[in-house]
Amino acid sequence: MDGNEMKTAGKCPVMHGAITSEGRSVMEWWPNALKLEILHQHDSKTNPLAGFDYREAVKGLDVAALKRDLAALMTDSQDWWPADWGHYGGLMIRMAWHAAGSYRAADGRGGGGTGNQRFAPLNSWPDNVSLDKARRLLWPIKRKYGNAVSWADLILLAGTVAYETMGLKTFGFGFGRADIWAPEIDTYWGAEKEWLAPSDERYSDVDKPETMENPLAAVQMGLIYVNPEGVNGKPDPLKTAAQVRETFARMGMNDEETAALTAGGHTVGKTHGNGSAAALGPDPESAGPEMQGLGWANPNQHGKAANAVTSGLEGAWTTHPTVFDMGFFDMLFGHEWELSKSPAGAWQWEPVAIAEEDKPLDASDPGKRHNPMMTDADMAMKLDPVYRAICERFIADPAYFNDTFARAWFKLTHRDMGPKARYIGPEVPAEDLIWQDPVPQGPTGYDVAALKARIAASGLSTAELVATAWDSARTFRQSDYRGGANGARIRLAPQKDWEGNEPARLAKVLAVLEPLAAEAGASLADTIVLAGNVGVETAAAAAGVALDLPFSPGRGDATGAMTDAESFAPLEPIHDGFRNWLKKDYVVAPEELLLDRAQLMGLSAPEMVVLLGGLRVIGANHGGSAQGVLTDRVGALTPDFFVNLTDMANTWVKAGEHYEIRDRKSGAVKWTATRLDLVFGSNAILRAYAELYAQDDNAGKVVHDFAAAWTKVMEADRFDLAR
Ligand code: HEM
Repeated sequence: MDGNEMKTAGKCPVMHGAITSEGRSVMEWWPNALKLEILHQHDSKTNPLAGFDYREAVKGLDVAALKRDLAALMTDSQDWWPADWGHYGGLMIRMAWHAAGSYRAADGRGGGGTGNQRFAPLNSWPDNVSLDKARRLLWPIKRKYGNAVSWADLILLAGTVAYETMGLKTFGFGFGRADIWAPEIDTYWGAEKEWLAPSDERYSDVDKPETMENPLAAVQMGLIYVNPEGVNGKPDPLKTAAQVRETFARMGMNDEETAALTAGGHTVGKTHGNGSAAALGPDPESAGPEMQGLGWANPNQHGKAANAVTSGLEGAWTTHPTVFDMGFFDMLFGHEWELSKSPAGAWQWEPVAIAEEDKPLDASDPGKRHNPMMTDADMAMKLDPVYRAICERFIADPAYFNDTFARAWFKLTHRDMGPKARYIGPEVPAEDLIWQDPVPQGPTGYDVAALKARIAASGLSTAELVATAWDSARTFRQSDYRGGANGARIRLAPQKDWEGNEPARLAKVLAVLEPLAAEAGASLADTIVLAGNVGVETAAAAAGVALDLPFSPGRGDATGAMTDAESFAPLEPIHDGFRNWLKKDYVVAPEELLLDRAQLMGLSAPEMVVLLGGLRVIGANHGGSAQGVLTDRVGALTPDFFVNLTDMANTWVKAGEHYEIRDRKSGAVKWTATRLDLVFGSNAILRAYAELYAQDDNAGKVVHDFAAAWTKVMEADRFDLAR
């Protein structure tokens, strides 16, 4: 079919009926409809390796051989994409940094943990120009090692080995990142419809970096962090410094780590802008099939590294860009800098005066030298007083700089892997790091049944037991494996004081459970989960079903010293649809927030539905109020929520902030409900599940499915178990 045929094809009366391309979704007519597919990404149908356990397979990887092959690749320049100075290190490091650097602490999404850089939008981001070549350079190695190493691990390892070949002593490497096979559809990258739309669209005030829309951590659509030319492309290192500080903080990096990363990153490699960016072909996602997944074809390159155009800035930062040394500081602090324009027309800084021998060599012609350059973000390291003081400390103590950088690089590339127990391989560092949220192994040999009996006799209500366990486990997010019941951090600051944890109720329950845990020789973390299980089993018994929930002991209790309290702030729930609670000042629709939370918890849509309906009837609502409980048998794990919601004997009437469910004939108010409750009867998909659970033949299914989903939530963060 040629282009003309394609244009007229829409009028053809036959041969259509499938919606097979993005942008033709029939659901676009209802842009506010809930996107429940976010719960069902990466399922077995898209995974050609269904049943394959990568985390097991990678244990058989010959790491030394792979690292040797990667090291050899660094200096094996290919004609189709020649290496600058014969070394691919800079390119590989930028690829790894842009993979890991899309992580944002607010929701734990992004990051290098899934190999998502292979797919849109990241494979085609303006900031990721030329990284298609970096990944393609790795293909022969990926092909050779096959399933024993994932793309996600390989991309980050390539950056790490690149540093090692350039002289950095790295801090270690952990394997274990399984690949996805399709882009994530739950990650919000911004609302802009245009690449590199002005920053103003995501800030309420672009001069106040903290006003950037959450959970975003980049200043413009299509960038990893900040604009290298300055805020909205206008050079001003102090303004850029403020944006660098905020964007890196949103990745969980402090000022020292930020300065180390920027300096260490730009100690090697170069920027590319030796020609017009307008000449580049389309990005990989929109390029023609003859491009075979590559994009940004450069008609002027003719196999010459020196003609590459990537960011549009042009030049190296240091005199020896293939060596990890102190060259970045020597250059930045050893010269005065002035604004200049690259051949591609981008703003950059160049030295006012520099000795010829201090200039870096041309990337492909050793007979020529060029001025070095700095981005506006590099200049920020010199002109911002806080970054400057940190750099001066690095300059005075190069070993300290090496160590700080190596640790920051390790954190960058491992941040979304979760606890250290998830790292695999011979190069896992022994040291515990605070950002890994360490938790000691807890006891396993105690008498579980006896402890459960003591909890059951403790006088705590079913709702108190269930709510406390739920609150302790619900912080878990599969996006970066943070949070969860393990560690019992619910008893520590800041969690114990979060409004959503009802501090008074929590303190009361903990005061009862703590001595029981001590007496039994169990951790408090285990005891809290067991208490929840006791509550659920009691609620099932009240509905006439005997339940014995599975439980694996061994959670540990973290201490305050093992907890970076500040870093837990993003885990604070602003909503918990399951417990019918929403922070008052929050504006997004509660059903959207619920869906987002369910995705982070790793729940499927039916699991989400049955958990919500079950928690409502158990009465574990926020504040223990009966509001929104569609049952007159509070505390029993019945299908009442679903039955009463879908009962045609009722009408549903908005009454102020809430809804009333009234008897259709008498008009008497039977129950009150929240908007979220009613969504479970009004959204077509959720209603389909609600009706299933309301069917006469499915009362037992409610208990069974609730129990399974509950156990999944309670056990989600058990990293010490084989999984
Ligand atoms: C502060 C924010 C940062 C900005 C604005 C920034 C900007 C840039 C730009 C514009 C380029 C040129 C890309 C090209 O034209 O090829 C570049 C290259 C590079 N960046 Fe950064 N960067 C930042 C942070 C980092 C960090 C944290 C690292 C790693 C730890 C890093 C590592 C690199 C490397 C190795 C290259 C060289 C790529 C090559 O040689 O092909 N950058 N950066």
